[in-house]
Amino acid sequence: MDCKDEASVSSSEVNSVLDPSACSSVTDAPDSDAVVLDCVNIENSETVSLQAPKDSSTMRNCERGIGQSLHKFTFTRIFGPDTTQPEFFEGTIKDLVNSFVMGQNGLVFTYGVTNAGKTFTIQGSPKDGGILPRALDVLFSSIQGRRYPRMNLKPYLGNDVMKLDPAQLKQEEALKNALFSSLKEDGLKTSASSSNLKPCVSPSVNLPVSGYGDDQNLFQFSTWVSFFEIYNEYVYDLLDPFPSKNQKRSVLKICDDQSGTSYVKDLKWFNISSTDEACKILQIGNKSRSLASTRMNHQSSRSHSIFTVRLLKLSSDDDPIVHGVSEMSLCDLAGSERCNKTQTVGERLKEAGNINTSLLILGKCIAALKQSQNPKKNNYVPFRESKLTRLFQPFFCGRGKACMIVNINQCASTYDETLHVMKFSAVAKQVVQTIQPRNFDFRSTRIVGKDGKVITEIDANVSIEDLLSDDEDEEMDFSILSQEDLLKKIEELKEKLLAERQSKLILELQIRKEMGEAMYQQMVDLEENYSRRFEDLKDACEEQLESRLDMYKRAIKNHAYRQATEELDENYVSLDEFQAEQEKVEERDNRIKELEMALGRKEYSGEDDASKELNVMCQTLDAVTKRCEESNQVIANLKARMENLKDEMALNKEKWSEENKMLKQQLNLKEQEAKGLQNLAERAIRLEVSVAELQAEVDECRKPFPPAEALEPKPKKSLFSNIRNTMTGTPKKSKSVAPVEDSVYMLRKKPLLSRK
Ligand SMILES: Nc1ncnc2c1ncn2[C@@H]1O[C@H](COP(=O)(O)OP(=O)(O)OP(=O)(O)O)[C@@H](O)[C@H]1O
Repeated sequence: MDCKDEASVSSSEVNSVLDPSACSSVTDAPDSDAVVLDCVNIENSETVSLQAPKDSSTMRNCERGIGQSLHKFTFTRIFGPDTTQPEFFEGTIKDLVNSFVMGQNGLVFTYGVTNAGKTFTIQGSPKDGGILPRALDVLFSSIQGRRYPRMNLKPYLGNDVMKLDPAQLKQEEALKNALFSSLKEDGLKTSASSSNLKPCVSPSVNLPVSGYGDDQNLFQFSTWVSFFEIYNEYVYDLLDPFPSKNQKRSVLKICDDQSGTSYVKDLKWFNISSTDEACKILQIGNKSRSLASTRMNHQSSRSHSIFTVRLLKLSSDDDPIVHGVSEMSLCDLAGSERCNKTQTVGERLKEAGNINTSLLILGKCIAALKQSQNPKKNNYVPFRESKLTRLFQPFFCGRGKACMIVNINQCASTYDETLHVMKFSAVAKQVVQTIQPRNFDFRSTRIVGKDGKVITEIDANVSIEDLLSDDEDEEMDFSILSQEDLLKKIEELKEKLLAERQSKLILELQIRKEMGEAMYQQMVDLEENYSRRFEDLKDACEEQLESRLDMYKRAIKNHAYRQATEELDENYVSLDEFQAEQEKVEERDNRIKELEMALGRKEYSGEDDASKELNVMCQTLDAVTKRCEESNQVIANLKARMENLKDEMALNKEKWSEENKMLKQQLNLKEQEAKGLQNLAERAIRLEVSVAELQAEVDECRKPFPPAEALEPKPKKSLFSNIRNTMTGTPKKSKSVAPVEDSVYMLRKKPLLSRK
């Protein structure tokens, strides 16, 4: 622990100290199958790393991709397994003890899995005391010579002091004697008396040197201790005489005083004058503590035990007045454990459940305190959900310093719990209280008399009436009120209860409605979301299936096609080939028949002749086979040639058909041309005829009229008439004369026709 100098730090904080002491040095631990592995590595005085062992659930989660296998944590200070008790005390709570002596409140609690060494850290062994006997040693060394010798001023309620009358004083002394005599009866030895402790108080911390200014000699101190446990969420006084078999231990209540400070009502306080006496009381209390043998620890603390020291600061008069009360509590928390791992059943299971619940609430409070440092967040801290946190509340809310000691062991078998503890403490370390811790002046201490009525009150503003009007003090100690006040209070409370119930009912209804609506909305959203996802998934599947189906179809088609072509290639034989082959086979059969017949004829001749004949036959057969092969070869060649020829033919056929087409076209053209020419020729003939007629007419006109016979003209044979004769076979006389205009037109057209 690094108990920081609070003068220089404007806030108190939960100091965390790591003490991985237990497992490596445990020799009598019942968990004999625990394996010490190198899963805890102290990197330096503030950092420790945890490597998840193979079989831990952290490692299994890590392999599934959840979380990490290596975790690092920082603490105010880390102590290794070789640390001695004095070193640990010096390095941790010594400063807190000094502050306590000077009037500040302090809380130290040890946290860790079962069997991690929490009790050992606080109490130590008979020969080597833990932090508690050492703290008391520092206290008594500090107030040496200024101890108030009487015990008539006794702690009362949360912060007050009761002045005992002589009868009460006698009773007090008797109680103390009875307590110590019970120790003698049991023959118990003190576990860690001051005589066993090595000196741990340096002269510098003695009270007169610091803290009380120049008037320190004017004060004297009275020291009181109490020891109680919280077992299954019940508070028991460990200094109560242990009841006989049939009797039950009386359960104590936790109440709040007028300042809202929780305290254990009817808790027994014993005045002590030395560390030795304190250690005896510790021993007596331990006897009543709920211990049990578990699989992990044969003396496992099944409860949270709290040893408290109250220091009354008194004036140095004979009839002193109280200047203040400071309190230091050392809490040994029950070990957190996993029930299935520790094979806890029955009563142990119930205890474990309660232990884990209260530790869980402690964790929740610490987490909420951390959150409340952020002003935007809800700062509700569930202190009232467990007895333990109710009692810790003042220390977390500025009534003093809190120091957490985290004990771990290096057993791989408890790795997961150890990791949980480390995570918890990592959160606790971040808690910084903004309320300044106060010393003796924090709240005025009142001295009350036998009946609980105030005798001296330093702060006159606070009275019982104020107490009654304080709505928040619902769990105040009503036993200090008069009967009349009590009745009044009961009536008030009844009314308050009724109103509260009504408002809670309305609130509950409202919350239920809101929750219902929110859940309905959530379900609708979920349904929508799922149906959308379902549709998407369906579409995607369908697409995938279709594409796969297509692929398979194509593959099957290709395969079938390939197979068919292969088969066709293998088995195809043309008709010609087939016929040729058949002829050959027939030929061969005939030949064989002939040979057989020849063989039959030769059978009568001698053996030599037969073998000769056989040889000849064999040769013939060989020759035939050879010929067959050759003919096969020829056939194959022919087949190939035929194929080539077929291809060529197909090509030629195509070519020919093209040419044929072109020729036909040309023929058509020529025919058209011939037709045109024929038309022309016909027209030319007609023209020539008409020219001839005209010529004849002209000639006729030039001559004097001869006798009719003499004037008869001889028919002229021209080129046109020859053509006409050849083409038509008969000369034709045109009777009509074409107009000149028309003939010109035709002549003009001729070149066009000839061009065509
Ligand atoms: N540093 C240490 N050196 C030697 N022995 C130790 C050390 N720490 C613990 N032990 C021994 O280990 C055993 C278990 O320790 P302890 O009872 O203190 O554990 P615990 O954390 O209080 O367990 P639980 O939560 O179950 O009560 C005890 O026998 C104790 O003496």
